[in-house]
Amino acid sequence: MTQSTPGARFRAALDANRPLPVVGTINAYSAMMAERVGHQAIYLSGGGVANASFGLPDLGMTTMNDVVEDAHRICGATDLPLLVDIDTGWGGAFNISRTVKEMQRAGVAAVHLEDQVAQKRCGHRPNKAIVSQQEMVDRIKAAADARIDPAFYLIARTDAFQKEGLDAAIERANACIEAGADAIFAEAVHTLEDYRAFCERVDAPILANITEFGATPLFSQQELAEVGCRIVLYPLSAFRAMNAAALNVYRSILDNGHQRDVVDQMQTREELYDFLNYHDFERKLDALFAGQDGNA
Ligand SMILES: C[C@](O)(C(=O)O)[C@H](CC(=O)O)C(=O)O
Ligand SMILES: [Mg+2]
Repeated sequence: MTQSTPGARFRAALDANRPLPVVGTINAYSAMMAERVGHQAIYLSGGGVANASFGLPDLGMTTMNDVVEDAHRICGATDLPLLVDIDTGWGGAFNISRTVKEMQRAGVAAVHLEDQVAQKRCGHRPNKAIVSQQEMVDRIKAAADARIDPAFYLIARTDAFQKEGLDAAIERANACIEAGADAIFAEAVHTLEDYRAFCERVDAPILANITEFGATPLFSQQELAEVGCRIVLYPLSAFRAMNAAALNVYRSILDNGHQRDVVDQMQTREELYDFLNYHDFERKLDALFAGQDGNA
């Protein structure tokens, strides 16, 4: 275990990378793989918790406890700083405060809190509704005030671009920074020029959500860095790929009566054990129980 706090590790990763890529890790094992290949920050998607852990759409149907539980499991498996999607914070000021504290107790480094109404939608769907700027500012104040660790990183997400346009979204973003947010998640903007406007007119890091099949083209990190974006999020990329792979396996077993056609698409037992440090555990077991019946 490293000595620094999760929030401090997130800030260090942000300082060291321009931009910082943050990849979605749907569970603890995914987080371990992301860490092993060299990622420096990871993400737990709200949509991902709803879809993967509950088989539900991303429509505000999961609770704080649902997301804290998944976050806690991931934090237990990696030292990487975890950014968590806390949707609308699940209630009023006291609820938001509790959410932010519980996330810190779970080992989370950073959260993003959004300005949609409680019955929220995915940010890339039509007909989103947002709360007033004042209500969003109050949400951010409650979250900022709930920092246990002063380095805990608070990102304000605004979904205002879709309905109110660029200027209103930027005004909101600035109000959120003034209220204590560290950075802005500019949701579902369409062009690099939109990102440039956010970066130039908001004095805080801007996060670009480069989610697939949404409203934002798949800009590269280089393109986003050139207009000033500091964090690039890939919330569900690995999850989508895992789902397609799993579906292929289910179909192949059903169609063929065996799995031989898809074995070459699978991670091997050896690779799995390597990511899990399985053999270290086994050696410890052998050392601890050497000489005892059944374990020696
Ligand atoms: C980032 C997001 O909030 C999430 O829950 O992962 C989603 C991602 C998606 O639906 O592709 C969002 O952008 O609303
Ligand atoms: Mg979400």
